[in-house]
Amino acid sequence: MSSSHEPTTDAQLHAFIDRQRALLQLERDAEIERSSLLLTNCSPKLLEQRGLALGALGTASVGVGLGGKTLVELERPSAWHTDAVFPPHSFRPGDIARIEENAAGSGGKKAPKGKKTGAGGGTGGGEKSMKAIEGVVYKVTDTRIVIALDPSETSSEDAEIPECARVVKLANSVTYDRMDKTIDQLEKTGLPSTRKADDKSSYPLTALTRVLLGISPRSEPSSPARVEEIQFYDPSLNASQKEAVRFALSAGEVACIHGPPGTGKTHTLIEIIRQLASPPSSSTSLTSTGTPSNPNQDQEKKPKRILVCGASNLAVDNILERLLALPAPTSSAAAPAKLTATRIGHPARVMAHEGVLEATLEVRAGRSDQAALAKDVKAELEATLDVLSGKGKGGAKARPRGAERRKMWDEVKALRKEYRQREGGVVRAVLGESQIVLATCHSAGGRQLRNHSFDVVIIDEATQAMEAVCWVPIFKAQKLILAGDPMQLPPTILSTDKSKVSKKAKDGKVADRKAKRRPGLRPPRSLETTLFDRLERMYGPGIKRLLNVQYRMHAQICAFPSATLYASRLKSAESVSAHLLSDLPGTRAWQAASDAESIKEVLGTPIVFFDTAGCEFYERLEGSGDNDTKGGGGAEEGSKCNENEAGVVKRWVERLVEAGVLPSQIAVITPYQAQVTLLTSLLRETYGPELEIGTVDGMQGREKEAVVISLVRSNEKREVGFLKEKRRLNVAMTRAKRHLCVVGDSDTVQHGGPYLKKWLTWLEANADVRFAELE
Ligand SMILES: Nc1ncnc2c1ncn2[C@@H]1O[C@H](COP(=O)(O)OP(=O)(O)OP(=O)(O)O)[C@@H](O)[C@H]1O
Repeated sequence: MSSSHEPTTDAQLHAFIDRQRALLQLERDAEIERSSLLLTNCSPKLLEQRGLALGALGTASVGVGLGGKTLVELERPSAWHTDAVFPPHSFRPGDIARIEENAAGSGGKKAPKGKKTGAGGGTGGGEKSMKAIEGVVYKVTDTRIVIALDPSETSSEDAEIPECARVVKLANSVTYDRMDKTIDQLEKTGLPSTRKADDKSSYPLTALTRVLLGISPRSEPSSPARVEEIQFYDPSLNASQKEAVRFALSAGEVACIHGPPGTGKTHTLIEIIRQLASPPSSSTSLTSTGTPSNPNQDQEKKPKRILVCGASNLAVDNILERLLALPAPTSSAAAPAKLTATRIGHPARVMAHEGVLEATLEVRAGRSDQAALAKDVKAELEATLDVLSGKGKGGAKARPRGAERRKMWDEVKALRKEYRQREGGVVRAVLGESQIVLATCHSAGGRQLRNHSFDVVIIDEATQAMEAVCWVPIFKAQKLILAGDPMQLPPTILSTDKSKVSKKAKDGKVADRKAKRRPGLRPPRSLETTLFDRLERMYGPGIKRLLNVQYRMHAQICAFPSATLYASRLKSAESVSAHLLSDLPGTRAWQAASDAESIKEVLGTPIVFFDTAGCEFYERLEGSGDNDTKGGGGAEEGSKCNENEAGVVKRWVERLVEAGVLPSQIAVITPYQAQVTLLTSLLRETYGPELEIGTVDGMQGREKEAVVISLVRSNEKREVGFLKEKRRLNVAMTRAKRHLCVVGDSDTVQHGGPYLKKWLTWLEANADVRFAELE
């Protein structure tokens, strides 16, 4: 492929936008269908078991959050529960939830019917009908869940929080609404003819948007043209990390950083953020050869305002935590000032670094000088809300009724308006002073960042985000830096699109091939096609830099993924290339009492493969109760499990733990949820929650000293289902640092396509192959 692509035409842009819209609609429908199927078909108890509802909750407090939202904090009161800690559930900040009446504590009576206010309608059946209230999950701890209610939901007197409430998770249409709006904006920006005559908004077609849509070519990189010209904050960065930093700083509109597992992607992003936010001052910016830097670089040396986004709250917090851990600047005049970073939205979990909470917009706004007045209004508002909800003086009995209650609601409305105005000023001031703002891509589109612009937007985990959601922050910036690994799992998509790619799009592809040029802007095949993938296809490998040294895996664990997915460019850092479980201090006592052969067998082998071929360890479909699937793999839908294989996993975990490996250093992973459940029932009691048991997908971005993979599939039809997805296998095989154990049936699994066959062949030649039956 030599020449670059043809500039995008209006017709191509139309096709691209139409396809994005259609795919997003399908996905929205699939999500609503899934959630309403669950809500209408499941009893409240089953919903609780599936983690989609929390029952018998009482109000712990009612407060006021940013935007005058009412924050209802719910807990498990001792009257209805022996344990205040929530059972496992799936509520996360940002989820849409409904609060409805749960008539009878955790005990027997049925819950009353909730009013149909969202997808799926109410749950249960029961006595009196009441209005269910919808809100957004704001914060979740082990014992409390805080729901933010929109002011419109709580401005009338019938919006009472039931004394005994249940919270139910609903389909989240907000995410889709925001993505749809962003695609609309993209259309109006790229295709001015689609704007309505009376639309007075401005839709600037920036150089960045033009490049991302393939309308204009990328501009030439600016300085620094060489790594030597950069003064690195962290001189320990390896050559590929330094080159990625240089590339990102010098790129005109867009740069991609390809970070395979464990290659220090976050490390590299932190350096980029520091360089952008606080370029080493000119007085110290001699190049490493001792010559003064180019005066034309002054523009590049101006501190930049940066929006740092991630596909998930965890990705955002990971970067924030690292930024906060940076050493405080020294007092010398040449040292850069401390960076001000503000986190929008709510941290995903309580972080090791307590500064994470301190950096939230909420806390910063509360601390600012202008906040005092707003605080008074807030206190009054909260006191009034407390009285209305029966939490004030005199408790539930003192709840005002009738005319008095209506009057109080009017007061709430007025106070809320005043609070919003005052607080708007505070938020503007805090954000205006923040040089670095961190948010998920989705929450970058919220009210607080309206009218804010940035020099650079950085999106981490960009290969796990749908393209539409990436555009939310992109519209706010002049330059884009994407980081991710297209060889790991893409965003999770529920819908399957059976429609064929249009003939026009196909013709375009053929024409591109004939002209030996790169493809231009093409409608995506599915929402799994990320912006990162698309840019690489449109602009070729020159749009990215690969981080090529990994700091996680023993060299042997790294060898297969490197050879097959990273063109053998992924190398192992010396510090990890030969590390083994036998180097862990906890295993010393066992080693002292064991013979060399046993030590090698358990702690000295980087890859073990327990082959169950010929053992007749057949899989079964969840809930079928049928342990014998000789006739085939069963229906393609439904989760699979494999009891005999789970037994092999159990015995190996036992041996590792006996040898001194801590349960917290081990993860057991499998592609199938049913196998997770089965393994949990076998292992949880002995090893507790320290031993991690989960799906491959849930393990992306994480690592453990020892990882045991249970492949599950074993059937005479040799069906392997979604196990064959290369990117899922890559995630599975790259989580282990010192020891990887694979348990599976080579007879079945090797028939799952060329990649699985290659892996099995490689395992047979390179791993320590053991036959499961003999163990
Ligand atoms: N230049 C370096 N020298 C030594 N260690 C490094 C270097 N860069 C990264 N590391 C180490 O590699 C590990 C992975 O780094 P980091 O968490 O930044 O990687 P990542 O690529 O973001 O991870 P993931 O695989 O989860 O995406 C960390 O323990 C980090 O300390």
